[in-house]
Parts: sequence; structure tokens; C-alpha cells
Amino acid sequence: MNTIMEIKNISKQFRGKQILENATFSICANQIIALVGKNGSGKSTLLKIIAELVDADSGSIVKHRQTLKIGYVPEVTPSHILFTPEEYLYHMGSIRGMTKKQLQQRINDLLELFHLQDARNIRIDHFSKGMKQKVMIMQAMLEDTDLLILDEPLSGLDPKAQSDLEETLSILKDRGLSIVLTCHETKLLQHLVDTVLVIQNNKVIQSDSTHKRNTSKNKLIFEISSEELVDNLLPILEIQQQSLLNNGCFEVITFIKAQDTDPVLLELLHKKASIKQLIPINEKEEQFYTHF
Ligand SMILES: Nc1ncnc2c1ncn2[C@@H]1O[C@H](COP(=O)(O)OP(=O)(O)OP(=O)(O)O)[C@@H](O)[C@H]1O
Repeated sequence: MNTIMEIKNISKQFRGKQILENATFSICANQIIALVGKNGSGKSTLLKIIAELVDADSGSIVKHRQTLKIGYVPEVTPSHILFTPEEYLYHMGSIRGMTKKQLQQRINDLLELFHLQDARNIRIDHFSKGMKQKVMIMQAMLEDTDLLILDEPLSGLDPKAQSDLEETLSILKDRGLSIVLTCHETKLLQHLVDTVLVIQNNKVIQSDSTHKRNTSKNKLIFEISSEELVDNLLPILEIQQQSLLNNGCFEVITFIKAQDTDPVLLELLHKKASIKQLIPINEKEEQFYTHF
């Protein structure tokens, strides 16, 4: 794996209270790292240290690229931005010294990448929380970015906005970005994240890959005319979300063990369900996800 940054023995105290102790790990190209831990365990502090917004007391951060561009998105999203995304991003880019020409091209690319072209002339204060979150990530990416640091990017988003944002993050990863994020809604991130780091008792613990459970699952999204039709399947479906659609059918988002998938698909097809998506998931490090 191509390491872009090494975090070496980072320690931090606030007012004599130890927050981080010898945090050590590497960030690789195209890697998505989730940092999890209890409230107040030091996740945001570690992100700010990586983003060079807060100094560590000791330790070092070694960049493996001469110019490593970092984009940072804080947890709190400003709520009353009276600009359109285009105006806002233009201002933010100008402050950073980008030219109008550079910005025009970049903003167009970002609006397309984040599926916000249709909202380019709408003021941000009229946006949903998910759309605002996207604009915040876009502003962090105005310059070519190698590493995106996102503090609780999914916090407060409804399931649809969460899965929309996850899809965008996955596209960013495919384009070569590395991402370090903190999260509470860890279940939803299982198929996105490559590595989970846990902050426990001030220490960053990296899960040992030799102990990873490898329980393959599939995420299945289907549409069915009545909820009762899946009653007999409930013991083997791990239902995440059920919603009534405008056409009177139900959309069900569920996880299912790989070995149960074929018979369930067959049964659903007999019941005239329409299968919308089937995505394989490698449920790594589940032991950590379930703790938070
Ligand atoms: N600037 C600061 N001055 C003093 N104490 C601070 C400062 N920033 C953070 N802390 C303290 O450091 C600890 C870790 O805070 P941090 O925000 O990093 O935790 P967190 O894991 O991100 O929490 P949460 O999940 O609630 O966002 C907390 O006890 C917090 O009160």
C-alpha cells in the first residue's frame, strides 16, 4: 500500500488531562479510515492534529508527498449561508488565491460530482442538511486534495442522505483520495470503510487483520407490494429501513447473509418483488462497530 502520511507517537493533553497517548498509524492512498470512540475520547482532536489545526504536545506527522493537500470539514455545518453554492465556493476559492478561471472549471466539476448542478442557483440556507454537508466537502476540495478529513460527516442526515453521501465518498476514493472520518452511524459505513481505528483509554487501536471476522453479507434493496409478504423472511433478513413509496409499494433496505441470498431472491421474485440493488459487503471488524 502506498503510504501518504504517517502519524507517529502523537500525544495531546488539555489542561493536564491526557487525551491522546502515542497515537501511531499510517494513511494510505485510496484508503478510507473511520475513527470511532466514545464521546470525548479525542476523535475530533486527532483529526485537527492531522489537519494541522491543533498542535500535538509530542510526536510527529510525516508526509510522504512533497505537496500533500489536506481538506478539512468540521463537525458543525454553518446553517445560514445566504449564497448559492456557486457564489459561496467562488468566495472561498478567491480567499485561497485561486483565479476566476480555475474556480469556474473546478466548481462546475464539483457540482457535477456531488450531483448539485440543479441546485447551483438556490441559496444554501434553503438546502437540506445533506446538501449543506456536500457543499462543505466541496469547499474543502476546491484545490486538488489528497486527503479529506471529515468530522462526523453523516451526523444528523436521514438514511437517504447518508447513503447518498456514502456513494459520493466512495466515488472520491475511486478517484484517488484518502479519507479519514469520524462516525457514530458505523453500521451504514461497513461497506465503505477500509480500516477502523478505535480510540480507547487515550490510545489508538488498530484492529488486527488476522482476527477479522469475514462474514460475507449482501445489501439488498427491493420493492414489494405489501409488508406482510416478507413476514416469513424476517428471521433471516436484517432490515435497515422500510418506506412507503408514492406508488403504494414498500421499499425495503436489508442485509442478508451471502448463503441465504439465492433462496431469498427466489422467494421475493415469486412474490413479484422488484429487486433494485444487490451489493456484496465484507463485514470486517464488526466487533468494533457494534460497540458504539
Ligand atoms: N480546545 C480545548 N480545550 C480544552 N479541552 C478540550 C479542547 N478541545 C477538546 N477538549 C477536550 O478534549 C476531550 C476530547 O474532545 P474531542 O472533541 O476530541 O472528543 P470527540 O471524541 O471528538 O468527542 P465527540 O464524539 O463528543 O465529538 C474532551 O474532554 C474535550 O472536552
